[in-house]
Amino acid sequence: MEKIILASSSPRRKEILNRYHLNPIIFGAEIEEKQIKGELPEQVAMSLAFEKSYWVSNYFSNGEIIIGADTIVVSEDMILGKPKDEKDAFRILSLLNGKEHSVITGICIIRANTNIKIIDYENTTVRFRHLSEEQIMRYIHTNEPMDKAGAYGIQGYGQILVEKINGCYSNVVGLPLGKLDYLLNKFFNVKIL
Ligand SMILES: Cc1cn([C@H]2C[C@H](O)[C@@H](COP(=O)(O)OP(=O)(O)OP(=O)(O)O)O2)c(=O)[nH]c1=O
Repeated sequence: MEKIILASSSPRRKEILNRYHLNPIIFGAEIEEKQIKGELPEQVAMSLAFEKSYWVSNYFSNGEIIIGADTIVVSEDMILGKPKDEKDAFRILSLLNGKEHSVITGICIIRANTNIKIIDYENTTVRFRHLSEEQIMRYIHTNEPMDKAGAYGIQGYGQILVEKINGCYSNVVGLPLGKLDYLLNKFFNVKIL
C-alpha cells in the first residue's frame, strides 16, 4: 500500500482524509504564506499548496505521496486569508455579508524522490445571508473564525451564515475530496474509497 503524507497541520484536512482508509501521516509544513503581486487567486492557492508539499517532500525519499493544500476566500477580487484578530474578522465578515464569494483550494501532490507532481485547484461559490452587526459579533465570539480563511467555518457554527453553496462542500472545509480522488486515481493509481 502507498504511503500517504498529508502536508498540513489543519485538523479539518486530517479529519476529512481520516474518514477513508488512506491512514495518512500528518506532517505540517513550516512555510511563510506569502503572495506574489499580480498572481491570480487560483495561482496563489496553487503556489502555496506546492510550497507546502515541496517543503515536506524534502523529508521523504521512498516514493511517498505527499498532499498539500491551501484554501483562500476571494470576494470582489480581494483575497481574504485568516483574520489577524477579532477586528479583522469583523472586517472580513462584513465584506462577505449578503454577497457571493469564491472559496478556492489549491492542491499539490508530489511523489517523493521523483519529478512527479500534479497541481490543481477547486472553486466553490458560497453566498452569505444578510447579517446584522450583532449577528456577526455573536459569531465572532464563538471563536470559530480565527484560524480559518474568510473568518468562518461552514462545517461549524458558520453554517448559519450561509444562504447557498454551489460546488464541492469539502473544498470549502479545506480539501476538495472529489478532485483529490480523481487526481490520485489518474496520476498515482491510488483510490480514496
Ligand atoms: C472557508 C473555510 C475555511 N476553513 C479553513 C480550511 C483551512 O484549514 C483554513 C485555511 O488555511 P490554510 O492556510 O489553507 O490551512 P491551515 O493553515 O489551516 O493548515 P496548513 O497550512 O498546515 O495546511 O481555513 C474551514 O475550516 N472552513 C471554512 O468554511
